[in-house]
Amino acid sequence: MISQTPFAVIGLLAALVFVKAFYTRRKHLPLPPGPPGHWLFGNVLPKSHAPVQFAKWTEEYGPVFSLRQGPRVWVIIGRYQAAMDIMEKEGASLIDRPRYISASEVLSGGMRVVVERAGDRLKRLRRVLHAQLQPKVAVTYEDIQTTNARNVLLDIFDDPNNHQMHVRRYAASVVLSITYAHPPTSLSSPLVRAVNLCLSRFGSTIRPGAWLVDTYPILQYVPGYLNQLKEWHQEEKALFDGVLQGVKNEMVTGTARPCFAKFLLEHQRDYSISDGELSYVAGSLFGAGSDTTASAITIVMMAAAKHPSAQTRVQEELDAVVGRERLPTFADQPMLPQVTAFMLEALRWRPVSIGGFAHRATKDIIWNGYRIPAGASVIGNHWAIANDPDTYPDPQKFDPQRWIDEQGRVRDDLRFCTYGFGRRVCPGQHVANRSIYINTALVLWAFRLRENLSALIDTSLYAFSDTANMHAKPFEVIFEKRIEEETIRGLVAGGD
Ligand code: HEM
Repeated sequence: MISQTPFAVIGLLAALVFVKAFYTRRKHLPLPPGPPGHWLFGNVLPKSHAPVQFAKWTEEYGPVFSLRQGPRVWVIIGRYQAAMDIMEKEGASLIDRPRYISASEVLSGGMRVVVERAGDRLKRLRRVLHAQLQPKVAVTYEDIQTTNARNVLLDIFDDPNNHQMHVRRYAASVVLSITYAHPPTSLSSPLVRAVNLCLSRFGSTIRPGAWLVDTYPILQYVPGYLNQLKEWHQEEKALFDGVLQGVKNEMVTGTARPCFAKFLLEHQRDYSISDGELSYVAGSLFGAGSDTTASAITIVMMAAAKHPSAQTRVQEELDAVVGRERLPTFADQPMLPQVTAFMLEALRWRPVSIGGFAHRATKDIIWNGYRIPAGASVIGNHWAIANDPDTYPDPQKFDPQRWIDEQGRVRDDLRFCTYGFGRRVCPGQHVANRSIYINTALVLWAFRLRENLSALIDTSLYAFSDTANMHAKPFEVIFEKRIEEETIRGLVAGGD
C-alpha cells in the first residue's frame, strides 16, 4: 500500500505557500487613490469646511480615497455602498477611535465615550448606555419629550424670532431630565451654561489640527503645553461630579426620581463602572445629545419654510389623521408616514454630523483591490454620502417622497447614516428620532412655516457653523398659525 504521508506533506506545503502568497499580496495592495501630497508631510488637510472639500475629492478620486498627514493615514468614504461594505461589514475592525491626546486623554481624562478607544472600558460604557437608551427604554421618555415639545409651541407663540433658542432649550431640558431628572430648564440656567461651555471647549479641541500634539505626540512632554486642557478637565470633572452628587443626595433622602444617573448609581457594580466613569458617562450625554438634537429639529424647520409643497403634504396628512382638535402624539406616528419621511429627508438634506466621526482600523481591510491599513483613521463623510446620486437620485433636491414606497409607507430598504456606523453607531438614536418626530409633528400641525421674502433663508453649508455637529446660523421664519392660539394653549394645559 502506498503511504499517504508524502501527499499530506506536499498538500500542507502548498497550502502554506498559498496562504503566504495571499497575505504578501494583500500587504502590497495599494492605498486607495487620493490627492498628491508632500513626500514627507503628506497632504494639507482643509482648514475649513473639510466635508465639502472631501466630497469634491470623492468626485475626483472615487468612493474611497486616502490622504496622508505626516505618519498618519486617513481614508475617506464618500458613497453609500462603499460605506456599507467597509464601515458596516468590517465594523469589528473599525470599532476603535484614533488617539486624541488633546480631546480625550487630557481634556476628558480618558473617560468621554465618543472618543474612547476600543477595549474593555468602551464595552462597559456602551453596555450601560444601551441599557438606558435602547428602543424599549426610549419609549419611557415619552412624557418628558411630549411636555417639552408642547412647550416649544407656546415659546414660538410668545417669541417666534427666537425659534432656534426654543429648540435648544427643548433639547437641553430633555437630556437633563433623562440624565439627572432635572426639572425643565432654561438656556440661561447656570447648569446649562456651564455644560454648554464644556461642550464648546470639547468641540474646539477635537477639530482636526487644533492641537498639534495629536499628530506629533512628543509634544505632550513639552512643559506647560497642555496646561489649558488640564485646567478645563478639572473644571469639567468638578461640574459633572457636582450634578451627580445632587442625585446621590436625593437618593439618601428618598426623593430621587428615576433617571440615568440614579440607574447608574444603583447598578454601578453590575456594570463595573468606576466613580469617575460614572460621573463622565452621565455628564457627557449632554454634549452628545443636546446640541445634535437641537440642530436636527432646526434643520426640519428650515426645510419646511424653504419647501412649501413638501410641507403641505405633511399638513394634509396631519389634518386627515389627527384633525385640528387634538395635538399629535407618539401614538400617531405609524399613521403619519409623511411626517417621518419629511424628517428623514431633512436629516439627509443637511446632515447634522456633516463629516462623520473618525473610526480607526485595527486590522488591514481590503476593499476593491485597495488596502486600508491597520492604524488608518477611517471616516464615512456624511455630506458626500448624502449626495450619492446612485442611492439618492437628484440628491440636491429636497424630496421626502424618496422615503415613501408604492403603498404609501416609509421605505424599509433605504437608509442614511445620520447616526454613524457599525459598532460606534449613536446609542442615542432612538431617543433622538423620537424628539425629532414629536417636534416635527407638533410644529407643522400648529403652524405654517414661511420664508420672509425680504430675508430669504440661506440653506447653503456656509449658513451653518463649521463644526463636527453643524448648527444653522440665525435665520428668520414666519410662523402662521394653522390652529388658534387659545385652542393650542387649552390643549397643552389640558394635557390632550
Ligand atoms: C439628531 C441627534 C443626534 C445625531 C445626529 C447624533 C449623531 C451621532 C454620531 C454621528 C455619532 C458617531 C457615530 C460614529 O462614530 O460612527 C454619535 C455618537 C454618540 N451619540 Fe449621538 N447623535 C444624536 C443624538 C444623541 C443623543 C440624544 C444621545 C444621548 C442621549 C447621543 C449619544 C451619543 C453617544 C454617547 C455617542 C458616542 C458613541 C461611541 O463613540 O461609541 N446622541 N452620535
